[in-house]
Amino acid sequence: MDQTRNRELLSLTAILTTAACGLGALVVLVKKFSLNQGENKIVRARQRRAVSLKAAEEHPGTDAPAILSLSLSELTKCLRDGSLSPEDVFYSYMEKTLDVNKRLNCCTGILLESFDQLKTVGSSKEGLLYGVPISIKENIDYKGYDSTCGVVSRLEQPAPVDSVLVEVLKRQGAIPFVKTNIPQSMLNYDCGNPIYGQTLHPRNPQKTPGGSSGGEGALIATGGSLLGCGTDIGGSIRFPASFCGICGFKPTAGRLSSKGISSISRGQKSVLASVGPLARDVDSLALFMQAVLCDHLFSLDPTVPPIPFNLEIYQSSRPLRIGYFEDDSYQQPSPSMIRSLREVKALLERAGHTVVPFTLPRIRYALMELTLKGVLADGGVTMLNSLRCELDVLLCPMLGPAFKALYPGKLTCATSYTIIYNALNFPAGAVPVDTVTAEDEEELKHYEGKFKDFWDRLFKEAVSGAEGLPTAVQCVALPWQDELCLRFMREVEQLVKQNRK
Ligand SMILES: CCCCCC/C=C\CCCCCCCC(=O)NCCO
Repeated sequence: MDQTRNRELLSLTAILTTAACGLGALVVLVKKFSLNQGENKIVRARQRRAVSLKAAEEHPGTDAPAILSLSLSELTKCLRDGSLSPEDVFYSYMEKTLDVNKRLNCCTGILLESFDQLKTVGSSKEGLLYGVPISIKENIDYKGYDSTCGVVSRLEQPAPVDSVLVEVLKRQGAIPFVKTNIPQSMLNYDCGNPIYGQTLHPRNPQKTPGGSSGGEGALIATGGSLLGCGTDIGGSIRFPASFCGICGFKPTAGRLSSKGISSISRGQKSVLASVGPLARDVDSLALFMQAVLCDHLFSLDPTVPPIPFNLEIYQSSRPLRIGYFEDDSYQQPSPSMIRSLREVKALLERAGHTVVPFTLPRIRYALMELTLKGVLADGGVTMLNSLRCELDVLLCPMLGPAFKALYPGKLTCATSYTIIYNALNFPAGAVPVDTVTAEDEEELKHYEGKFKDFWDRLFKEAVSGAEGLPTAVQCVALPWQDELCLRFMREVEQLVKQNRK
């Protein structure tokens, strides 16, 4: 009896072992299969990109250097008066983009339909961006192309239609021609992912161009595009602008349509993402806003408040009352961040503005409890009330200079200077000021940080070795005062330029 039971037990064990082994083998097989599937998808995505880059090489020659040197406002004038054709402009930028991409790996694919749009763009002659080639971040839907957010599982799900923004840009005569690279998931301010690889900083391959709109930063800073479109939930428009030395504007969330713009996380109700422009100068950012804030946008997306761009506010030269702080009491700024800020403060005072010291109220609580946990429990009322102190705008430090590649993913704490304005939903933009000097680098050697901990040491490492790389400041306004924020940015830009002459 005992023997039988033993035998039964043994055979049951054998059956269970066989089943377990079989199951194990099946799991390994399924895992291998899905891994292979992922790898195959990456191979196919890279092939699609290579094919699009190759196909775009076929085009007539142009007087590229002359065209590429024009600012957006000069270019739109030439396109409107017919002294330049959309073809000349398009091919010049296409050639430059293909060239820059070989060096920096900033593009995820050429939008080949742009060649077809070029043939019919004459019908949008009245558009504010008639004939202007425009680059778009990878997560912005363009019919027929993936918006992966840098994540393999989202490959091979092409957008069924254009995002509202792309549709409006096309109606205004702009020609979206290239999608640009991002970090995996986009919740990072580096610029690499397993599908398309790492984008390099235009001036230093050891550094990141920033992110998540990093492909835009690298492409625009090197002249491959003169206007681009990014997204920002913690600084993703402002970081690449600051790291690459261009301008970037994060509008009030909700001012522009986010229909057809992909994000990796859903249901974010407290810290809101914004879509907005990056460009070489502030006037280009303003033209983008003016172009897209039109009836066509308001009818395609009725959730967007129908408020057209207010040119009067943008062009006003009324003296401003500017709040100013050097340090957010959370992350000690790098020496070049403070130096740039002080320079701009002095220029603004000399230009007749009133600059008053301002302290961000309860910043640690706001960052840790409200921003990190993603819930502005009081709807931001406390913060907003503290900021209602008769100020027009705020002048703040902008994170920089460019971090060493792969450091941003380890330094979420350094987003404090930007993410706070996402949590508050204030419009904010980055404006280039200067470049890092040998003295800044020398001063950095004595940087200890607020907490003198591992993160402070990492920050010091991240920003070191940046002599000659761009520095920037951040300009901020209250919610929905996007035009005022841009006006302030333009003033800073002009004062800095005049000062350099
Ligand atoms: C210092 C306070 C930390 C706040 C908590 C931050 C939680 C997550 C932050 C992720 C890092 C954000 C980097 C920028 C990401 C971005 O703007 N992406 C754009 C997506 O459209």
